[in-house]
Amino acid sequence: ENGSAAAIPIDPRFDIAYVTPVTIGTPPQTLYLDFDTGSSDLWVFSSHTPESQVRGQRIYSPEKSSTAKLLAGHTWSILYGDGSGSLGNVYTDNFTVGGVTVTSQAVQTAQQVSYSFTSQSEIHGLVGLGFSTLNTVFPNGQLTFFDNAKSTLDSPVFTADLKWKKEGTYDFGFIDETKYTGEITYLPVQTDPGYWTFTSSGYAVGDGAFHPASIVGIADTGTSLTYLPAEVVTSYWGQVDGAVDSDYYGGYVFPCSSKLPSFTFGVGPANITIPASYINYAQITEGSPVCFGGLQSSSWLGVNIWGDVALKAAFVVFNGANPPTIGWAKK
Ligand SMILES: Cc1c(C=O)c(-c2nnc3c4c(C[n+]5cc6c(C)n(C)c(C)c6c(Cl)n5)n(C)c(C)c4cnn23)c(C)n1C
Repeated sequence: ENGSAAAIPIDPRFDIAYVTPVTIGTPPQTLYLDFDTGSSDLWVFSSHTPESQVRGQRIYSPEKSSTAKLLAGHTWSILYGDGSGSLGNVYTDNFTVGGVTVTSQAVQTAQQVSYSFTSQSEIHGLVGLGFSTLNTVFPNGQLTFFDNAKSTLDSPVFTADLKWKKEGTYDFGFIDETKYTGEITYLPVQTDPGYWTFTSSGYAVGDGAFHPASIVGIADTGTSLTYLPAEVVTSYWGQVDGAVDSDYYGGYVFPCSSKLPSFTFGVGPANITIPASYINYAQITEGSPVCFGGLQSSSWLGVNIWGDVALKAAFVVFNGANPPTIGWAKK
């Protein structure tokens, strides 16, 4: 059974994150979750989350679901790249997104969430779409929704069609030809340690020359920006008057009035161009003449991350066949 679900920006002003409606349990409880190819835990705000840590989020109450079963003796604890985190217990229950149902999905209920989750009322939890090897449940790791659903899908794939300041879609089990132009270029995926890791073939700034390079990075729908090697981002921001890599603001900032070039990255023999508008990420604060860049340096991260700023410029196929591959197309 294939499916399709909306990827809704949580903030109309700039693309912080995207949430997707799901239902859990019997009778179905609807929550809006952040689908994240950069992690592999499915966790939700729940009736186990202290009230002091819940601020407007919808919660999953397993005690109100006739199909919920406690996974006794199992716990989880996860830390994300921005320092946020959560931990708790585990139930199995019916989980449906876009018409695709998994009847015994591990649903990780939060007993603790960090303040950045408490402060973001539109995100009621995450659905990890990375490889199940990254799942943090102890003592037995659990399978992701995609790994559980795969065998019921026409094809073991899901696609991401994220959009700039607009609602996009995640499709499960099929590739919608109307969502892209030209051909899809498939690249090999390195599944160790569990991210959708691929190698980009280089980059160009604006209409400048293409620089062949091997940039190993992860495709991460859960990360807002895009983090690339220092020589790449220095070459990009060097083309922008007044752009500086600011310790104070924690990254490249530039005068909001500056004209930005586009950024092109290679995918095999093809390429994807990120429009300049996507890289003008946001004003530092409402009304500020200082803007924060959507392309930042990965030098202190140890990994290159193709986050939403890059992903929303493409139609991306996450192919869970054996071996897995990742497909990129213009749109
Ligand atoms: C190595 C890494 C990341 C790896 O992933 C990363 C990052 N980038 N966006 C997100 C994340 C998001 C998306 N996200 C980004 C947000 C930003 C930029 N702002 C201002 C707010 C309020 C955000 C919210 Cl609520 N949510 N979420 C929901 C989670 C759990 C994230 C974890 N990390 N993360 C950063 C900032 N860094 C350095």
